[in-house]
Amino acid sequence: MSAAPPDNDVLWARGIVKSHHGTPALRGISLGIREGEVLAVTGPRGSGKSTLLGCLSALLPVDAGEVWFNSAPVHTLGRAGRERLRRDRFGFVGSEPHLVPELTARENVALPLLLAGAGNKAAYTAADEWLERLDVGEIGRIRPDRLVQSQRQRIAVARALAPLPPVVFADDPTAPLHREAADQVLRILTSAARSHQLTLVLATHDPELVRYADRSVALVDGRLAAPAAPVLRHAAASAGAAAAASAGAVTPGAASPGTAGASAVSATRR
Ligand SMILES: Nc1ncnc2c1ncn2[C@@H]1O[C@H](COP(=O)(O)OP(=O)(O)OP(=O)(O)O)[C@@H](O)[C@H]1O
Repeated sequence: MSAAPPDNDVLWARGIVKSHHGTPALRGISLGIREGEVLAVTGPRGSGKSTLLGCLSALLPVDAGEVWFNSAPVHTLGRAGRERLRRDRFGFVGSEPHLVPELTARENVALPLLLAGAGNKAAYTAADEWLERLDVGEIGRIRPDRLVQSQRQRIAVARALAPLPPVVFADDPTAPLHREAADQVLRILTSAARSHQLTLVLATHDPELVRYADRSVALVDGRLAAPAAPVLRHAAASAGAAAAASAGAVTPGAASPGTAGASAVSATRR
């Protein structure tokens, strides 16, 4: 096929089809996401939200259809090209934090910056700033196993935002959080995205969280159920984290950065 994607769409998909071991998960999804947009992808469990984020974020190859990022094809990339794209351009927050257990909170947040070549001082300063913004500044020197779930999830959000990737994918990032913590984390995530012109693709099965997005699309059984509808921005979204600092390129469902990451940090640990 086909026509080139519109210039102002940072991500553009056309006719994506994807199955998992013969089970259809996406049955022809076409979608454009504008630069700096906060898009919510909603739908019941099993409707295909994670699979869609996986295809858009180059974690999963599509079976058919096209995915473009910044007017460059993603669907034609091999595994190495997709990994490079995810590492260099995308941040990810999942419903599980996938932190490196051997590292402290600040080391986990600094890790993607260090791996991308940032100096120690810049990486740890950014890590401390992001933990502060997420209201967990005091846990910087504590390891994940001594923290509660909501603290661990905030570390994961800080890690995703710290390198300021052009696109952040958040797959049910508030699933482990109670309502108040979920609202706070989403306010920070969306206001940080807006203040840094990051594009945020947020999958959620919680219709209440759609209010944090600029627009939402609904999935039902692997298809788009309704045309994208504008939604009101949450009033508090523009308050909160008018943050500054960096981003995280940890991929969905991927193992934590693991021992390579741990040794990268321990080599630079201060
Ligand atoms: N690794 C897998 N192996 C087999 N089937 C899978 C796999 N991952 C997803 N599926 C199936 O694909 C369909 C879409 O799943 P997906 O996880 O994308 O939906 P979802 O909307 O994100 O669900 P949830 O809200 O529960 O995360 C479902 O039928 C699911 O059972």
